[in-house]
Amino acid sequence: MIELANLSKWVKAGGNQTFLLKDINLKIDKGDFVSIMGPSGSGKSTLLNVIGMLDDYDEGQYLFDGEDVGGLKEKAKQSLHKDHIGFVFQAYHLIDELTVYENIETPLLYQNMKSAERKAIVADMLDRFQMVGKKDLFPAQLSGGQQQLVGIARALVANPDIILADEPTGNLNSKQGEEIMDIFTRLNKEDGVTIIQVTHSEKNAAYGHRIINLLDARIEN
Ligand SMILES: Nc1ncnc2c1ncn2[C@@H]1O[C@H](COP(=O)(O)OP(=O)(O)OP(=O)(O)O)[C@@H](O)[C@H]1O
Repeated sequence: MIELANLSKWVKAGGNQTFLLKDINLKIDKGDFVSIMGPSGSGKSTLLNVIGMLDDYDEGQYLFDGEDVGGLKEKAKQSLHKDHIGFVFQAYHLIDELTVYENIETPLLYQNMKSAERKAIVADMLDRFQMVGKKDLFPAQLSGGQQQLVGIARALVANPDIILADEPTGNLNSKQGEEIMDIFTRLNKEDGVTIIQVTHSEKNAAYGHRIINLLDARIEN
């Protein structure tokens, strides 16, 4: 499903070339659950953003379902992203001015969908995450754990087959963190959703099937 071959990304400043990713070779199959670990600055978020097609790369190849991502126009990339990928961020990235309901609904507004269908899907998400009673609240009125549940509900609402999560439990206490990891485990086992998470926590990394260690822009293992 995801295949990176000799992929590199760099920045140039004052004649110096700094690698953000160097010679990355990585295969991730449908239904996999992968944890990306490594010290701060080792390139974890960059790798996740490249996989999520939010960032470009400079060399090598990225095949997504056999399609060469490097050869795609921006619009085609956006549409691949929209159809397949749900992103979960450490800082939630919810829209402050929108209610819980509206935040979850946002990705569906970019799809050709009738309003009644949209309502049914959002209602189902609210139900699934036990947030029905909170649907008219704004993000600032929720705890961090609840905000992250909204972030996950928003990532799932368009029915992606891949979840990319950048330190999804980074701002949460350990009980809230476990809840998020349990949700990922269920999504992976029961719905076959592919999960790729960046984490600093050994405990959370162990929820995955395998761990990829980054060090200085390279994969170590
Ligand atoms: N656009 C950019 N221009 C220059 N340097 C960048 C750019 N983006 C990232 N970097 C640098 O690349 C390195 C890798 O960044 P990245 O955010 O991927 O690390 P990380 O492993 O996710 O770190 P953390 O655990 O602290 O989030 C860092 O040293 C960062 O400063």
